[in-house]
Amino acid sequence: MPAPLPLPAPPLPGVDDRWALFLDVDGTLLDFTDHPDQVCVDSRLRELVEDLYGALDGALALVSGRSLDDLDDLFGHPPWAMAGLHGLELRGADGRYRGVHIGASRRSLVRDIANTVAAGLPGVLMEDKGMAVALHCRTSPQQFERLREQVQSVLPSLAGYEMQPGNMVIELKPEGMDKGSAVAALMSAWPFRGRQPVYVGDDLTDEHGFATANLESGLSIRVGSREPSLARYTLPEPAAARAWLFRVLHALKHGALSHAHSSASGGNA
Ligand SMILES: O=P(O)(O)OC[C@H]1O[C@H](O[C@H]2O[C@H](CO)[C@@H](O)[C@H](O)[C@H]2O)[C@H](O)[C@@H](O)[C@@H]1O
Repeated sequence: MPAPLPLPAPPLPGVDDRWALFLDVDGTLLDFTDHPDQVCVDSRLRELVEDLYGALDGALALVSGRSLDDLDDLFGHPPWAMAGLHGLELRGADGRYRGVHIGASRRSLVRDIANTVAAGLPGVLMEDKGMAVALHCRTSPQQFERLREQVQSVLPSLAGYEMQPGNMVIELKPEGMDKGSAVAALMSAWPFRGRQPVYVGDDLTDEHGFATANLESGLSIRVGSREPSLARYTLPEPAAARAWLFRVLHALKHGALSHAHSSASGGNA
């Protein structure tokens, strides 16, 4: 098969553009760490997202595999819209919550099964996210295929759940929602409605977000080099994504002049 054509760097918003920005968290805004609890949102990043939120009149959302509680802790209970657990939890720009509900006994069954899988695979870490669980192998990447097989083999005992592979992780989550559906749901309401979706993400789960952005004549931006991807633009790593977002903010605040300058100077950082 021929190698895929290299993707271009994303543009900046022009004066007449009305973007709605959808941002994945791990691997996009944040660099990966060995353990999910080791990440931290520094004040510069927090301010950047806050300023983008203001410059876009509120049309900004985080779209993550983390839970809303986790995102609230990381970002300090922000006012912007957020999709957690790949869209299973959704908090709109008006602060209203919509989410899937899974009862305590089901959650505990999923947790028990995931713990058993992790116990049989040295180096695999179980992250309990409530109605979903993540089985991480970042410190033991050689376990990934065995982990995938093990999770596949327990799926029949978990009706209504599906397997979601990601970057050094296999998740077990309730079926029926993904990041693309979350973006579509947010786009149907104020302040997103009528704007152009711009989705930035790195992982397999973000492919759903890219598909929705592409369908709605938006921009799909892959962070990293994972292939294949539906994304039409790329940025090499989270640092480049953050640098591009600073330039987006500048363009939103200062309009066409900075856009022309940024296009002419090229690069992402
Ligand atoms: O959709 P995202 O915001 O990208 O969240 C996806 C998963 O991110 C976290 O795991 C990933 O980041 C960890 C910290 O860097 C890393 O240790 C792990 O290997 C990555 O898979 C989070 O822990 C998961 O719950 C999210 O689903």
